Amino acid sequence: MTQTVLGIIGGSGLYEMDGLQDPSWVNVDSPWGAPSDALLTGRLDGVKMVFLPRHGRGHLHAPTTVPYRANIDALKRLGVTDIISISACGSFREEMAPGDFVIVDQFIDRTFAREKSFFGTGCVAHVSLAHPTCPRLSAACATAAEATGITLHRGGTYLAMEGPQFSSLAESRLYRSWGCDVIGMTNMPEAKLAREAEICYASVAMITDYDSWHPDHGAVDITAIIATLQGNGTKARDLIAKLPALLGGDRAPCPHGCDRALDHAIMTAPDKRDPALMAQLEAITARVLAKETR
Ligand SMILES: CSC[C@H]1O[C@H](OP(=O)(O)O)[C@H](O)[C@@H]1O
Ligand SMILES: Nc1ncnc2[nH]cnc12
Repeated sequence: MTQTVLGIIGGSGLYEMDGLQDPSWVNVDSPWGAPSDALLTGRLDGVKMVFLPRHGRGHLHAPTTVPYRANIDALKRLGVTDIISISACGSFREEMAPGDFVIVDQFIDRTFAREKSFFGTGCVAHVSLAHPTCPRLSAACATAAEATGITLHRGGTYLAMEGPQFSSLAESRLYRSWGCDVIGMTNMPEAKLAREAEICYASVAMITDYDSWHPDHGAVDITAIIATLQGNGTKARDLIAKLPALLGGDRAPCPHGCDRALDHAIMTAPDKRDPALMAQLEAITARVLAKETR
């Protein structure tokens, strides 16, 4: 049995986390560059927690320039087993209203200007992303949200756009016609990288607006988004506070295999692997490479 280390990636409007025991901001060196910020470590109800503000304190990083690989690698280096991503998003559904939360379970990745994998020339790997979020962790988030009185939608498809501009009306209508439920700018490649890093990932999306398709709401308005975000931030903190009791400190292996995603995924023959890339991959591949040499 391993110990749960819960990682929280705080999105727009969530830059700090109160209530941790023994809180400490730590700088983590990653071979993938500097993470978005220092990481806040501590304990909540006996469970180890690590918090990282996705855009950095003060909202420094744009969706395109968030250092996604460094962030996931830094969380891995701190022993994080489970990541809860908290994000603001727009809605494509009348019944998914601003103020509601969605436990996202699928993604359509329309981002195009980001590094999306730890792997590449010199060490090629292919992980499954059919189910990009962890059902066990997502269920815990749903239970926590419902216990907090949040209006919750279990399951939803998140369209990840490049941004930073919001969608045109034509794009918004197109994504609706594709069956998407919500839209944001950051969950990809974050979810892909968490899977490569063998960390369970759940996405809690907080609806701030109706994107631009809605005839009664018109263009996305950042002022209205920020107002909704302020209320959502309090709800998100209440949800997070319930998670340690639901997850517990002792962690059974993921029944869905998120923590073993690299088993059989690496294609490159050991003697063809690039030593420099393998050194960079040290934290990500430690578990699976230890098995390879046994
Ligand atoms: C503040 S509106 C646009 C901004 O908010 C979302 O950020 P995050 O996903 O980190 O909560 C969205 O993806 C955009 O980056
Ligand atoms: N409508 C929207 N589109 C993209 N990202 C968002 N984040 C919050 N609302 C959004």
